[in-house]
Amino acid sequence: MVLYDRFGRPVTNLRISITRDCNYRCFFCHREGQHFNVRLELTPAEIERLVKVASNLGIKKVKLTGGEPTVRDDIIEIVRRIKPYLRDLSMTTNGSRLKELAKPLAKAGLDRVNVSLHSLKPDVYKKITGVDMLDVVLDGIEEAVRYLSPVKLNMTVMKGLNDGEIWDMIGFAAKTGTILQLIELEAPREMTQTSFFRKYFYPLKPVEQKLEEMAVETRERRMHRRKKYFVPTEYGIAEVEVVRAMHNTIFCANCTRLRVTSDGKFKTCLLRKRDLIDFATALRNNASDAELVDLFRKAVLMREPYWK
Ligand SMILES: Nc1nc2c(ncn2[C@@H]2O[C@H](COP(=O)(O)OP(=O)(O)OP(=O)(O)O)[C@@H](O)[C@H]2O)c(=O)[nH]1
Ligand SMILES: C[S@@+](CC[C@H](N)C(=O)[O-])C[C@H]1O[C@@H](n2cnc3c(N)ncnc32)[C@H](O)[C@@H]1O
Ligand code: SF4
Ligand code: SF4
Repeated sequence: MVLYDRFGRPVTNLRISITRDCNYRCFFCHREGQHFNVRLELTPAEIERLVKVASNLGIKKVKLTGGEPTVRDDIIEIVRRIKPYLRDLSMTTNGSRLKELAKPLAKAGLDRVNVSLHSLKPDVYKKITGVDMLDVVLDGIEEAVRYLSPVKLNMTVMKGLNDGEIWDMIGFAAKTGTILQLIELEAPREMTQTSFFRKYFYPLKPVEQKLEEMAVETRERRMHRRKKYFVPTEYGIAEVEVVRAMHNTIFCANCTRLRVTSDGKFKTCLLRKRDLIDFATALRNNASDAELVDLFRKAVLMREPYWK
C-alpha cells in the first residue's frame, strides 16, 4: 500500500538525515533544510522502527544523509539494521571516511553511494568545502567503486568556482566508472535575491542543452523526471544526470520522497519551513505501529510541491 499526497504524488522513498553534525564547512550547504541545532539524534533502534513501519507503507528505498552520515560512530549498525526492510539503501557522503568505510558499509548492506566531489583542484576543493581533503576523498571514491555500485559523484556547480570544471568532471566520471550528478545551486525563494545566491548561482539549463546535443542516449528517471545523458568522452561513455530544482515545476510535481530530520521529525520538503511533524516523541512514549502510521499519513497529507 503506497500513500499518495493531495497532489497525486506517491511517496515511495525516505530521505533520512541521521545527524546534523559535519566535519566539513561547505559555505553553500542547505543542511537538508534543517536550520536548527538539535541535541538528540535518533538511535539505531529508533531508525529501524521508523523504517520498519515505513516499509509496510510501501517504502522500499531509503537515502541516508546528514550533515555527514559517516561521522556517526554507529553508522554500520544503522545500515545493518535497516537494510532487511529495503530494496535500495543508499547514502550521500562527503567521502572523507569512505576509504575505511566502503567495504564494511557494503558488507552491512549499503547498496550504493553518492559522493560529493565539487572540484578536482585541491585549492578550489578547499575553498568550497573549508577542508583540505581532496586526496582522501579521491582514495575513498576508488575504494567505493570496488565495493558499491553505482557510485555517483555529486558536483554542485557554482559560478566562478567550479563551473569551468564540468567537462573535466564528466571525463573523470567516465574514467572512474562513476555516474556524475551535476547539481544546480538551490535555496528557498526568499534567498534568491541575496548577494550569496546571485554571486554563485550558475544555471544548468544551457549545460543540459549541450548534453542533449552530444548524448548518444537519453533516459528519464521517474523521481523528479530528471534526465540522464550518456555522452562520449575520451575515456568512453559518461553517464551524467542533471539535478535542477530551482523554479522547476516538473521536478516538484514528480517528487516522491518524504524527509526525516536527525531529531525525529517528518519534513515534507527541502525548501519549506514550518513543515515538520514530530514522531520521535511518540516513538519514545511507546507508540503503537498504528499511531506511527497516523503521523506518517499526516506528514504525507501535508506535502505540497514547492514550485508550482
Ligand atoms: N529541492 C530538492 N532538491 C533535491 C531533491 N533531491 C535531491 N536534491 C538536490 O540534489 C542533491 C543531491 O542529492 P543526493 O543526496 O545525491 O540524492 P539524489 O540524487 O536525490 O538521489 P539518488 O540519485 O537516488 O541517489 C541534494 O542534496 C539536493 O541539493 C529534492 O527532492 N528536492
Ligand atoms: C547536504 S549534503 C549531506 C551529505 C554529505 N554531507 C555530502 O556533502 O554529500 C547533500 C548534498 O547536498 C548538496 N548541497 C548542499 N547544499 C546545496 C545547495 N545549496 N544547493 C545544491 N546542492 C547542495 C551537497 O553538495 C551534497 O551533494
Ligand atoms: S559536507 Fe555535506 S553536510 Fe557537510 S557542510 Fe558540506 S554539504 Fe553540508
Ligand atoms: S517539493 Fe520540490 S523542492 Fe520540495 S522536496 Fe520535493 S522536489 Fe524538492
